[in-house]
Amino acid sequence: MNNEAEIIKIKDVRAYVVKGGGADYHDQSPNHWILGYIATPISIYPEYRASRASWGLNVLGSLIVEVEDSRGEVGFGVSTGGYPAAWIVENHLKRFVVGKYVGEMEKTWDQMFKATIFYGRRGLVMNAISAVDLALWDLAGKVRGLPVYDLLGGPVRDEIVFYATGPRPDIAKKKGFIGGKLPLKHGPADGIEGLKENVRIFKEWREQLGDDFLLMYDCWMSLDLPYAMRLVSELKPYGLYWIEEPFIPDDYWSYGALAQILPPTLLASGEHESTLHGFRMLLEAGKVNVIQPDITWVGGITPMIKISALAEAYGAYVIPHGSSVYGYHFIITRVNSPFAEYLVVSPDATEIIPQFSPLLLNEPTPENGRIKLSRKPGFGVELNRKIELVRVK
Ligand SMILES: C[C@H](O)[C@H](O)[C@@H](O)[C@@H](O)C(=O)O
Ligand SMILES: [Mg+2]
Repeated sequence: MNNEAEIIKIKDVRAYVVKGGGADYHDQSPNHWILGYIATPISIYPEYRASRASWGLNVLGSLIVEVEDSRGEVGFGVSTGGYPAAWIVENHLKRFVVGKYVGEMEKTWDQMFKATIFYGRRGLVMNAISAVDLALWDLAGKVRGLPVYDLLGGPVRDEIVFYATGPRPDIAKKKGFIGGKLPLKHGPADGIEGLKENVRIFKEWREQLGDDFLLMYDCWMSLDLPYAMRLVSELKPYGLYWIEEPFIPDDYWSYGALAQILPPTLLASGEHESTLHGFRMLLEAGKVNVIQPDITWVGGITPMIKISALAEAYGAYVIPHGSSVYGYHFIITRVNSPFAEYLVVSPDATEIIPQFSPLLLNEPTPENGRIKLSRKPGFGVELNRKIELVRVK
């Protein structure tokens, strides 16, 4: 080891929880559009149909992990997962990080993953691993004085272009986005009337926005195969660019069956998927064309390198879900990630504000539908210390 950066060791790991938006962008007040009438798997129960807050989509809160090296330099990463994920970081994952040298991400990730398989692989545990991994990449960039995208091989394009997710694609178009993804309102329990209404909404937006604007539907795991087949057939004449996450993540076979009737509409999924093997299933059995790992949920940057290479071999795009700066630093380095998602997090979807607002300072936000990344070290953002970070032990 002849490089000073390689012998700097990590001396501490700290986990915090924040409520009220941030990495857990579903943690909003109940009148926010993202918690409104949107189809979900639990919409089959009428009492949980009108509001996603009613069944607890906003309960978790954001997780923040700081890693500090022996010279006092601090890197941080974020995820959802709130208190239970913070507990896992403090009481289980920390031991695999303290004492490692700065830059030892692959080994640390492998140890964290293998030590948690007996209760992990997905969900909260992957949230916890993600925040630690992102903190380690942030620290490695800061110690070397480089943006994370340089650690990943450097940019393949000068700027990132975006589509916007939310109920106001008209505003997205005016603000320079290349497309808009609508949340699907009705699921199978709303019957044929609901299906017709889904089609009417899409058709009206297509007529208003013109043919060259990408328009997608996000089904958030809420459909069954017959409904999805009918919905897609009815929407194809209106230029449905992709249909997203029609089924629950484990139902790779319904994905594969739907894929048979889709072209030229693309099949997108993966925001609730994790592990290299999970994505292999989605690509191989599910025949998905666009995979959407969330970098703050899938385990951070370290597994993304393998997942993205796998997708490239299947001819699939990698358009990460949400992910803010963590997505931007990754996307700019990959040929098969031609654009990015921006999730509209202003309450009525009319304003373009930072995706993880109010958690980060200097979080880049699309202007004219684009972002050019700075050369600040690490992920180039700081924690907003004006909001209350609750330390968990
Ligand atoms: C709007 C969607 O229902 C989700 O809330 C969002 O997280 C998502 O699935 C997305 O793709 O952005
Ligand atoms: Mg989605």
